[in-house]
Amino acid sequence: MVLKVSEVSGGLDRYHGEFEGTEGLLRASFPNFGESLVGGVTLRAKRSAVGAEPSTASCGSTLSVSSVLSTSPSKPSVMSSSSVFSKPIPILLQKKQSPYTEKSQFHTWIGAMRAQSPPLVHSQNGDTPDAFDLEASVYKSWLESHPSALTSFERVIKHSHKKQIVVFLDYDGTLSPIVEDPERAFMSAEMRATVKELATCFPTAVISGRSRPKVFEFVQLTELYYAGSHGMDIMGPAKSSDGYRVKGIKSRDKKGNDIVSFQPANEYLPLINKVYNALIESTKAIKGASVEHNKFCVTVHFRRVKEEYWESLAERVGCVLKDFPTLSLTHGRKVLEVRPSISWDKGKAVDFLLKSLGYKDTSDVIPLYLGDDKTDEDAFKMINATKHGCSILVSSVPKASDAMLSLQNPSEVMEFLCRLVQWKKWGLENRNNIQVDVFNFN
Ligand SMILES: O=P(O)(O)OC[C@H]1O[C@H](O[C@H]2O[C@H](CO)[C@@H](O)[C@H](O)[C@H]2O)[C@H](O)[C@@H](O)[C@@H]1O
Repeated sequence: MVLKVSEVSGGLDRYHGEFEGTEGLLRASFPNFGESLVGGVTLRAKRSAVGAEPSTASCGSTLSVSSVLSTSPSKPSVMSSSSVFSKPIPILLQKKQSPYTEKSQFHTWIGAMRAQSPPLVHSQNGDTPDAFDLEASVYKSWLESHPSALTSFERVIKHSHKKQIVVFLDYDGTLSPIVEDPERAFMSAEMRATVKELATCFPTAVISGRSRPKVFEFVQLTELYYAGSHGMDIMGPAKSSDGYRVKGIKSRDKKGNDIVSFQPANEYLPLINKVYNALIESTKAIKGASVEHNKFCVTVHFRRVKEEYWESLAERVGCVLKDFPTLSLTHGRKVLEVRPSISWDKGKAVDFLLKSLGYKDTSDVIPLYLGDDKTDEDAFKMINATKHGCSILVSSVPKASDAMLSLQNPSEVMEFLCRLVQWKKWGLENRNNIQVDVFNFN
């Protein structure tokens, strides 16, 4: 089966490409794509409709064949997985109608959630070795645009001479492995010890979708700065000595340090409590569904729900949201998240923390951000906009991402953080005035 795509519009970036494949697994490659693209798209024909992982870094939508119309503009027809096209055809996404009520919207959410947590293909799961090889080769080509931060360590520290490295860490999927039960997403003692040591070398912050107290309960390190609720609940240092006035409420921590707390969505608290209760009520009939109160946002978990009920669960979330026009919906790894419609995200939280640390001029600082999920993309963009920062996606499968580099899983994250600590300690003893970019740690 061959499907050549000459143009995609309607929410997706425009691109050219060619889908090819057999019944089990289809593959798309986009030779004309730039560096930031994943270098391959995997389509799975085994699902009810053929789903595609988003193929471009900036594309938030999922190209799902069931929700795509193939048009000659005058003669639209719905494409099916058995369609065969041998010459380029323009395709157009179905027009979105009222959000939160349209079936296609639920498919989009579900497709986007799947794309955030694509399954690994293992030959022992019944897939053919060919499928396994194909997956491996797609990952290999993806690595070309998101090289491993371990093998590119030199690139990370290249510009750090006389500059301050600041480390930002996401929690779930970055410091702790993804697990079925969100209450049991513990980080290992080794990871905790590594992060503790890291914080003695560099200012270190955890930026999580969880509520701040919850993420602190997991991490248990007082030496870090924390931003919970996707950055909407920040507790950081207040170093206004350089003249920059940090927003937020100033106070002192137990050690007598000046701290600042900032909660840009404070007035939404009553509404968030209300939507939490409504979501609990409306989703309780769906086996495996759970709702997590993350203080300034609410997470609906799909991970323990059978896929055949995902649409129904998404519909219920959509129904609840109709009554809350000032809240909006985002998606992550098998979760839908309801949050205030304010212009604040993990990227803005990173910027806030850098400023409150006294780095209003980003040329003095090398911010590193490690994260695995959709909401980390805002932080990646922010980091990329700084001159020498480094954005690192944690993923063992190809994903559309703005991150510059990648690490496969929390174990590699730990290895990378250890490497940073070693490099810092080695440097303190030996570096003196030697130019740092001559060292290669690989
Ligand atoms: O920003 P993060 O720290 O990555 O938080 C994002 C969400 O993480 C958690 O959910 C994810 O991890 C769970 C435990 O491994 C997993 O069961 C779930 O499927 C993942 O999406 C957390 O429970 C959410 O509240 C956070 O928003």
